[in-house]
Amino acid sequence: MTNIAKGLEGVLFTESKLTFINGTEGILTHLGIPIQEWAENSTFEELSLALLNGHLPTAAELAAFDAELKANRAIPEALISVIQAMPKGIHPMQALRTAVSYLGLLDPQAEDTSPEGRRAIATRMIAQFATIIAAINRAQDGQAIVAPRMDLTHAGNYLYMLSGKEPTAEQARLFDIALVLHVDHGMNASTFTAIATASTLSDMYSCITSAIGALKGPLHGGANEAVMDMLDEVGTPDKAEAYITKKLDNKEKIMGVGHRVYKYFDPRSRVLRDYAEHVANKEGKSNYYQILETIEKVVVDRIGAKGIYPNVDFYSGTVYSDLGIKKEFFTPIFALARISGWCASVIEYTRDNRLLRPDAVYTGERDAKYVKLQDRG
Ligand SMILES: CC(=O)SCCNC(=O)CCNC(=O)[C@H](O)C(C)(C)COP(=O)(O)OP(=O)(O)OC[C@H]1O[C@@H](n2cnc3c(N)ncnc32)[C@H](O)[C@@H]1OP(=O)(O)O
Ligand SMILES: O=C([O-])CC(=O)C(=O)O
Repeated sequence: MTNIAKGLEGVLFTESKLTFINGTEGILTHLGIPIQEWAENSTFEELSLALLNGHLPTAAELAAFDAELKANRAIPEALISVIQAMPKGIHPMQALRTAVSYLGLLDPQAEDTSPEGRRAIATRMIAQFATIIAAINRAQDGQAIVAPRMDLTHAGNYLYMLSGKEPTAEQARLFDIALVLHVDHGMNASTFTAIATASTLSDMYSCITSAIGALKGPLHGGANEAVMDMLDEVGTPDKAEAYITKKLDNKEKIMGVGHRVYKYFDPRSRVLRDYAEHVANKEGKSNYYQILETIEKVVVDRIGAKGIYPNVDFYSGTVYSDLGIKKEFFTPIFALARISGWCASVIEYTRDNRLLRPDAVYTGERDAKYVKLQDRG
């Protein structure tokens, strides 16, 4: 019997120095440093640069990268017009996919697939994703687009462009930590998609556009929005246990739990749970956090033995909600962070490129005859 690695589970197709995951113990490291340390000490800008460079940056390297990101925050007027002309009511991930593809049309360097070209485009895209997503949010709400500020951090500037108001230092830092937690995660579906596109020697915009499409699905990045839908459906904490018990009895999937690699708590979900609790405690516990606590308990009791535990998407939405981010934008926010991981992975892979081309076991007919259309029954 031929062995098929359905879902490519456990298949090793490349080497990488960026991210290590031990799914049974719930360990995640970037460049060997635990995710908890990155979350506590670092910033989105620093982790992005560290992954692009493959080492912890010096202060001078980080300052230069920060200045480069700031200098590239603005997006072309032509793209703003496209974002404003998009139909109302579309999903922001559809809008993001189109906007990034369009951005590629406006970049004279778009087709440069040299390592230096890919790197320059990566830096611009990392800077511009925040501006694009904030612009999509404002345009969809019928509001004027807010130009980026150059004196704020990447995270702080995003929140500023969203509301037109400068966030507090605590809000900016909380959002920064959420971004840090989402920057990279090994060979997840969207990174793999970006790499698969890159392996044909296609351009950065094509790689990232295809990655956005992969992240959008509810089994991957789209799960964070689906968790919020579930919380809204549950309504109040007293209904959570019965709701989730019924779903599990009916063998329905619970969003925000389960993972292809983690068979224990996703360490990012532990960091986010602490922040979700912190946020909920500010003005008395929010309903959302209490509902999630109950769902987590029932899931771990009932199906923890199958390796089903909360993943990164489980608690992130409650943190985002508190920052004034609407649930339709939770997955775009994921992309806002993951753009760095996608770019770093594409750059790493294409340094020693090999076309990705797996195979399937053919189970269809053999030696069949072509029957002319008019002779078919
Ligand atoms: C950022 C990210 O992408 S993190 C993941 C985000 N996705 C989600 O939160 C969506 C919900 N989760 C899922 O759909 C899955 O757990 C996935 C797709 C993430 C991973 O799934 P897989 O690795 O394919 O696991 P698989 O489907 O083989 O599940 C193994 C067992 O756990 C069960 N299971 C897996 N996930 C869940 C879930 N979310 N709820 C209930 N049961 C689950 C399966 O039914 C299966 O049970 P069985 O052995 O009795 O048939
Ligand atoms: O690694 C995965 O399969 C999904 C995930 O958690 C991520 O992309 O952050």
